[in-house]
Amino acid sequence: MSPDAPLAVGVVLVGDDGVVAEADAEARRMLDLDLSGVVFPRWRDLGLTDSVQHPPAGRGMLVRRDDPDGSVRWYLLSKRPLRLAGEPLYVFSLADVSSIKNDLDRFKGFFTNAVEGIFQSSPEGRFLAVNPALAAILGYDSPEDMIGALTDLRSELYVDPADRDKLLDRLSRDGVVTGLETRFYRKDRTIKWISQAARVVRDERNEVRYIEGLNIDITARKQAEEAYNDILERYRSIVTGSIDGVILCGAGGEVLTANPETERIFGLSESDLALAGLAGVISDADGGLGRALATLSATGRFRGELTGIKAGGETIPLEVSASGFPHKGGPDHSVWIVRDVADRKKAESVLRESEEKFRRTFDQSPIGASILSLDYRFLRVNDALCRITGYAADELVGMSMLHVTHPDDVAETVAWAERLLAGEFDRYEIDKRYVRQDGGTVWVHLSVRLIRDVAGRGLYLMPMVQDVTERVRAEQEMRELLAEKEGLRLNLEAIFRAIPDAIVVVDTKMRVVKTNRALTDVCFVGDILTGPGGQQVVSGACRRGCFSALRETLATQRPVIEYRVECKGQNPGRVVVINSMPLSGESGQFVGAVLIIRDITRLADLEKRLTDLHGHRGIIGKSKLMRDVYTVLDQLGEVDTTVLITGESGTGKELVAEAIHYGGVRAKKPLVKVNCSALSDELLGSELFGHVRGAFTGAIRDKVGRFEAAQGGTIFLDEIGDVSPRLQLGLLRVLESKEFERVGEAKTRKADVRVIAATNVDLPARIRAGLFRADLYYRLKVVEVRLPPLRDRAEDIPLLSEHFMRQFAANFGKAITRLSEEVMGILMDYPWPGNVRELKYAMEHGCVLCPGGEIRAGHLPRELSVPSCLPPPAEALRPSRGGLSRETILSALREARDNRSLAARRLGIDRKTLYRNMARLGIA
Ligand SMILES: Nc1ncnc2c1ncn2[C@@H]1O[C@H](COP(=O)(O)OP(=O)(O)OP(=O)(O)O)[C@@H](O)[C@H]1O
Repeated sequence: MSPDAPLAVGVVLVGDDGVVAEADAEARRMLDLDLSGVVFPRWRDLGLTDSVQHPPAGRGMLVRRDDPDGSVRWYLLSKRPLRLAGEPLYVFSLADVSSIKNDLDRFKGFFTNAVEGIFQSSPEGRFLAVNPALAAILGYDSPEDMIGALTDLRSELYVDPADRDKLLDRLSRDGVVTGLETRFYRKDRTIKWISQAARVVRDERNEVRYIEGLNIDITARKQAEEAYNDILERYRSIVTGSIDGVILCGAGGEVLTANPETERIFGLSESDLALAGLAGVISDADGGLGRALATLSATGRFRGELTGIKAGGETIPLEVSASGFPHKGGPDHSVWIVRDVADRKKAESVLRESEEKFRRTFDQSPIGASILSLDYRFLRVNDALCRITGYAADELVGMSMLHVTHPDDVAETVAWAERLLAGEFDRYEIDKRYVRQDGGTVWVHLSVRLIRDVAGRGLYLMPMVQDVTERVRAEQEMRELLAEKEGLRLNLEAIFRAIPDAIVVVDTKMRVVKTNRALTDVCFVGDILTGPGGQQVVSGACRRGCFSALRETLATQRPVIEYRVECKGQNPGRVVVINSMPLSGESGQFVGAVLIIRDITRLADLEKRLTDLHGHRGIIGKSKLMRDVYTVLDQLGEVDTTVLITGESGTGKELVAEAIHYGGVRAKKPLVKVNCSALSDELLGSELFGHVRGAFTGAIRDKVGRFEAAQGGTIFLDEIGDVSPRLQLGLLRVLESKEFERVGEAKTRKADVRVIAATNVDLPARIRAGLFRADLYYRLKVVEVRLPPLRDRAEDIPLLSEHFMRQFAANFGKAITRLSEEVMGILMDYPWPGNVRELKYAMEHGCVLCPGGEIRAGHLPRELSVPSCLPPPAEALRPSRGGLSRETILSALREARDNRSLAARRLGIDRKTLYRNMARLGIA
């Protein structure tokens, strides 16, 4: 039946008792109803499905009837009550809708089972029906669930509401829409891409009945497209930004396009490259390009190293990867990826070299080297390690490093290694012990490094091992030695502290290194050196002689032994003996000196007393002649009388004058010395008595004379024999009346002065010659002290010479200890024309030349040991009142080779007298 054919409708009248009362022909046909019999069939027995008794009034319902032949028929049944002649009846109308129902079922099958989403909506967009596929696409459990949630094509369904408006607009304009791609929200708000087709369905009156639509889920396609586009985009950026050159070639191998990196590699622009073609940039000289093309066409890909040709003709190594791909159904195109590996090749060769170097260094290193796995197994070892451990390389490889570690050192070794592996540090160094293959123990210095990969992960350990057994043994011995040394040092310290001698240790710069407690007792310098902020340089602390021994030791690096010094610093009178010894460092080098100062003041006092037995108040000599002199001197101490001291030059007259003064009552008053031969007569007068301004030419101010200066004390008039008669008178007056006047002044002054006069001339002879006043002579010579020449008292020579030797040795800071026997013999044999003064000069000379120790003959003045050098008899040369002649002085100077001291000695006069005479005679 065509869908437009009118439906067959039958009518059945059924009584209230359910028995069919009448049926039209159509109904009879439909229901195979036979009403020809006596009994009419009941309605419910007509084979229709249930509920037919009481179908809802006014509404049709679909009922089925299974025909005896097995076919099924569908009827639209409606029931209408009717009263006929008061009898209630029911009119059942039956429309045979079997064909429609079958069509509908078919549609429903399609609707239900279609994989595309289908919907039907009112013209306004209200959903009338949706199929399960659409519900599933949009994530709903069932069509009902979907319609319940989305009653119409609401904008919430469309991700872009404009799409819905577009759909409805087009539908109302065109009645149909196809291929509208839009996005729908699913129930869970995820998005689906949908391709929508819809049409407006109209009735026969051209009224819009509904809209039906087909929704196809194109999400997968869209995603694929997006992915494709994404890939395409990425491909583009990769190719453009690739660090490799990418060349796209057509089927004929012609260059279609190339990326910027290609330009950098070959130095050709894209267009030049297109002109040059592959053959222009990849060399075929070795057949490389040909092989690549053949492989590409045979297998679709090629990968290998080829030689590139740069724009300038320079060749470069290339790593090439090419693959073909079909192009629009035509012959294959190919893409060539080229990489300039020149740098890499270079780096590889450098790496190879450095690996080789490393291997050589590793194998030949004198240090035990190995590579350990992270669980401490030897992976590789060198010969040196084999030597240290006594194992062969193949024995060590695979063995745990802990196996060769001494059991006592395993825990420490593991602790260090674990900290290294934990990244606390990159290297550690320890000393530990290995147990050798033969069971012996070796000490090694171990330096372990962790080698990491580029990502910083530990790869392996690299220990370097040095056999330090000898060093460790030496250190142990050293420690023992140091302990022993410390013990000795403590002992020495104790001795150092306890020793009563002062000790000062200095370095080579004279800086104090150490002092002991006794230094403070012996020497005031101790307070400075040992006190807070003590001076560090001895020379700065005390410039006295006692440190000269230290200076000498520092200068000569030789000891100064038993050098005797009288303290002239803070402790005058203290006598010390000094020993200074050089100090050596560990390797024998000179590092300074130690000074030992022994206080021998008491001993020196005893010595002095002993010396005094051999002398008197600083006058040395124990001879009978001298002892007689001392007797007189002792007596003079008691009386304050004038004294005349006579004796040859150099016999000690001045010394005796001093002894008289200091031994007398005037000792605390001045002792004024005047050499009467040194000045002219006029000057001597003013010198002795003073003058007033203008008294004579040159007297520009008043002057106090020596008599006044010696007030209360003593005046010593040396060389009294040279005084002029006029002054002799003045002197006589002073001696007699104790009065005098200044030159040029009338005022008489009192002189409370003791007069001691001395002369080396024969005064009685001068009196006889009328040159000296006899009254003055007798006035002077109240007491005469006659000093004997040294030649007359040879027994005093050893005493005197040793006395002077000690004196000069101390002055010069030399450790001169004695006179040789030969020297002593010479001294005893010599006639000493210059008397004690000459002996004193001789000893000074000897101490100057002697470096220390013993004074030898060679240190003495030449004339003492060479008889021809002896001066002429002193008497002959002794100057007269008028002084020495010019000739005498010149010849003495000539013989003494201009040495004035020597010339003076030869002349038997002192240096001052010689100078005075030279000045008088104009000898320069
Ligand atoms: N007996 C002695 N003991 C120690 N020193 C002495 C002795 N005699 C002389 N001398 C020393 O010899 C040197 C010369 O002595 P001094 O000047 O007293 O002699 P002098 O007789 O006065 O000489 P001159 O007549 O030439 O002036 C002085 O340095 C002095 O100290």
